[in-house]
Order: sequence, then structure tokens, then C-alpha cells
Amino acid sequence: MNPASGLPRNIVLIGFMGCGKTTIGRILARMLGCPFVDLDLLIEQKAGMPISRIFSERGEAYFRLVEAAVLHELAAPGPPRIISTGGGIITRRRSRTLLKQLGYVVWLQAPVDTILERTGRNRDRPLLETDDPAARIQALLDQRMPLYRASADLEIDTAGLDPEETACGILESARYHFAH
Ligand SMILES: Nc1ncnc2c1ncn2[C@@H]1O[C@H](COP(=O)(O)OP(=O)(O)OP(=O)(O)O)[C@@H](O)[C@H]1O
Ligand SMILES: O=C(O)C1=C[C@@H](O)[C@@H](O)[C@H](O)C1
Ligand SMILES: [Mg+2]
Repeated sequence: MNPASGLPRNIVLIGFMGCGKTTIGRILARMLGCPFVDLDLLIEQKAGMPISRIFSERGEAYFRLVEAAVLHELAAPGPPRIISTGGGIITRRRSRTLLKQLGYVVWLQAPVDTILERTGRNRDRPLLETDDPAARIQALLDQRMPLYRASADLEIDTAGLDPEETACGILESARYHFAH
């Protein structure tokens, strides 16, 4: 699994907002010399507006429909790549099934205070636009933890690691997984 031979299958990153799916996905793709796709970006392209506007003008249910449709499109044949998802991709049963079919699924984790700190750096996450984002994060994590767990081939705690270290750990595990 080197840049010359390419990935045998996709690596799919899942996890809560701010756990590093986009950041680490980009690093992995650069390390492997393979394509990178970010589902949130594809959703924005398909809807023709930023995520914050999709939520405010069309609502979360519409966002989830577009999210599921975009994930479905990624199942079409194509070169293996790194796929970073949005934090809520696991909330739909059909999408959870599809994730598993898409490739090696890596769940990036971080504790609430780390998520709060990382997501506080910008304001493009409508679900955290509340007076008490820590409570919202905890409530969403309580709902979602079992869904992330059920979808993942590998779990990684990113707290205390820099993104490059996390990417190296993922590569090592993926190499082992793909070789066996
Ligand atoms: N392992 C890490 N260590 C330190 N900072 C990180 C790490 N991973 C991500 N960050 C920082 O946290 C912020 C959020 O990361 P990122 O956008 O990659 O998260 P995400 O999981 O894609 O979130 P979302 O679900 O909202 O798209 C960025 O500023 C990024 O630099
Ligand atoms: O956790 C979520 O539900 C979300 C995470 C982001 O990646 C975006 O997909 C959007 O802000 C919703
Ligand atoms: Mg992201």
C-alpha cells in the first residue's frame, strides 16, 4: 500500500465534529498520493450553498437527505480514496450499511473539552450554535456513540496526538487490515 500501488480499498473517516476527519483525511491522502473527498464539501456543491445556509434555509432533514445521496454516489466504481464524512453520517441506518461497504472505516474520537476547543475555532457547525455547546456535544455524543461504534473497523482517540501521528497510526492499521 504505497503511493505507487495505491490503496486496495477506500479508507473512510467517521466521528464527531472536530475530531479531525477533514484534517487527517487530507494528510492521509497526501501521504498515500491518492484522491481525497470530503462529504461536507460535496454536499455544499450539490446543494449550491454552505452547510450553515442549508440548515437555516432548508432544515436538517433536507441536509440529511443530501448527505445520504452523496454517500450513495461514492459507492459507484472508482479509484480507492480517502473519504472524510460529516459527524452525523451514522444517524441513518442505510448510510451505516453503506459505510461498511465503502471500505475500511476509522472512527476518530476526542473528549468533549477537546471537541469544544477545536470546534470553537470557527462557526460553520450549525448544530453547535447554541448557548451551551458543551451540553449539546455531550447530548449528541450520548446518542451517537453506539452508532459510531457499530460502524467502525478501528477506533482512535485523537486527544494528545497531532494529526500527523494520528494519520500514521491509521496507515499502520489499514496496512495490516488490507494485508489479512
Ligand atoms: N488530532 C488533532 N490534534 C489537534 N488539532 C486537531 C486534530 N484534528 C483536528 N484538529 C483541529 O481541529 C479543528 C477541527 O478539525 P476538522 O475540521 O478536521 O474536524 P472534522 O472532524 O472534519 O469536523 P466536522 O465533522 O465538523 O467536519 C481544526 O482546526 C483542526 O486543525
Ligand atoms: O455532526 C453533525 O451532524 C454535522 C457535522 C458536520 O460535519 C456537518 O456535516 C454538519 O455540520 C452536521
Ligand atoms: Mg470535516
